[in-house]
Amino acid sequence: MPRFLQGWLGDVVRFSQQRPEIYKVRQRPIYSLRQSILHIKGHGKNPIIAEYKRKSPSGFNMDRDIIEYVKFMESNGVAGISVLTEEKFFGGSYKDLEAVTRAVRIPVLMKDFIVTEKQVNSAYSLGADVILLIVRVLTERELVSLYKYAKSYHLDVIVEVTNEEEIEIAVRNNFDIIGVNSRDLASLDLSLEKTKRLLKLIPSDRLKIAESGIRSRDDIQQLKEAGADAFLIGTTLMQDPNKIKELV
Ligand SMILES: O=C(O)c1ccccc1NCC(=O)[C@H](O)[C@H](O)COP(=O)(O)O
Repeated sequence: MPRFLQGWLGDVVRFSQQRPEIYKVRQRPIYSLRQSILHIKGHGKNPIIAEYKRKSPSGFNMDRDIIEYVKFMESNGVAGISVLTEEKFFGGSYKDLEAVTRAVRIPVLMKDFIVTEKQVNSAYSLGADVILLIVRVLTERELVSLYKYAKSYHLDVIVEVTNEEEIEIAVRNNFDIIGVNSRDLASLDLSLEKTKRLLKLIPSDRLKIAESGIRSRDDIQQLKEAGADAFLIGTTLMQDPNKIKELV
């Protein structure tokens, strides 16, 4: 059983536990997010993961052609694409994920609240290359088990943290890609300052991704100075896709 959670987080976990599994033969190779980030970084560019999201609990709501958006991001040199697949609160779907994995040849993250192996099976079958595991919603035992399960498919795993205690869990279990989310999942408060402080606590042998609330090249520069290797950006790019040209 995942951690006991109240409010919308409790609902999202219960809903995720009931998500039906997708049985399909995977149609594409696995594209490594780790390699993509290191390659782009090595060329002096900013590794950006461009997110497609339709709506969110903090009031975001946008209808944009998904294929046009992800192909545009791919042609502008992003390190990967993130697709929200959670249905109830984010209006996402497995259909969106499959459409994206068929359209691009760069790493694709299935961004969801993963609490079961069935969801990992679906991610793999639908062509995702990366999954997200959120420390806030899983017990340490579940986290380790799902991490190993995803790795058995050779998927990359971003382990998401929002505070010092969660960083300790991620570090002591040797998780290799750690995402620091600037948005508190319960209060929905955003703080890049907190993320800068937390990034500095993560050892430099881990790949560090700064997530949420990134609006400008200056934000990226500050997060980079705090140790971030890559940047997950949704709202800013959904509102103005052309902005990617000044952010990469
Ligand atoms: O986007 C939200 O409002 C949100 C609320 C609660 C939990 C998660 C949420 N979003 C998922 C994400 O992690 C972000 O979509 C992603 O990091 C991009 O953030 P942003 O650039 O601020 O859209």
